[in-house]
Amino acid sequence: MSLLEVNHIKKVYKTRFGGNEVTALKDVHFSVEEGEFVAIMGESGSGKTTLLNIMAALDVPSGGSVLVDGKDFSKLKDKERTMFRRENLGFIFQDFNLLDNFSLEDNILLPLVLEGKNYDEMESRMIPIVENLEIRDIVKKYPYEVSGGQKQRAAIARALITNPRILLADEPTGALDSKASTNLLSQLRKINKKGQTILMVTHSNVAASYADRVMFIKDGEVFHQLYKGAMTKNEMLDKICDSVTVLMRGGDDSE
Ligand SMILES: Nc1ncnc2c1ncn2[C@@H]1O[C@H](COP(=O)(O)OP(=O)(O)OP(=O)(O)O)[C@@H](O)[C@H]1O
Repeated sequence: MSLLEVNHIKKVYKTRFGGNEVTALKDVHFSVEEGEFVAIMGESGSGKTTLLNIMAALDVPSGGSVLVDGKDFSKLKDKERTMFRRENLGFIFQDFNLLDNFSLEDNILLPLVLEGKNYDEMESRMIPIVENLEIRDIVKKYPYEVSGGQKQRAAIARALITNPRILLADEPTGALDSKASTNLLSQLRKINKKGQTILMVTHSNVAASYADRVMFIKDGEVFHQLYKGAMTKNEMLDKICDSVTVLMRGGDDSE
């Protein structure tokens, strides 16, 4: 059984007052194994965020199902879905989503505070994570006192503190310069090598080249998948660039 199974997901947005319908996802079908690092790419409006929101249990599909460890959470009631999300999923967003009036440490520990854990347990869970992400020395600082890359690493630490089965990242390098992006992607790769399953939506070919598999979404469906296999990162990057070119030509690679 796969860790994540996305079964024939469809999403139709209905506008208010019965206006036009928008089919954001037509029939998206794929699975992810434990320990994989998957990048999701596609043009603006192709449905990436919609898909991520459905996998994150933040939105419900119009059809199909999402299974984590064989459990269909799209059928759960709101409260159970919130619990399921808290126990199984970690999130990283483009704009970090850290609370400005909290130190990095308080931001990182927040999910455990909400669970009512005691301080010693929270501290012992946090230390290896912040050491791994190389931010241990700055956890007492506030978000406005650190760089964008450091903020994003604190956001990763907060996502990992609950030990999620799957880490979902929406454009995690979108607000970073190229040096901070490279640093962050190396950190994600390192976490993945230790066994963390990661799904990352990105517009960046370079960011996607860090993944084991790149999935291209077009017209609400999985249009193409690339597997890294034995390829180097640069070889993978070349393949991604070729695929993006085909995608932008409308899927016709006959020339
Ligand atoms: N709440 C909504 N109501 C109606 N239509 C929506 C809503 N959210 C998204 N859409 C439409 O669904 C389609 C997919 O949007 P989505 O945001 O998932 O695309 P995306 O691939 O993430 O785009 P981007 O790369 O620009 O973030 C688009 O046509 C969008 O206009």
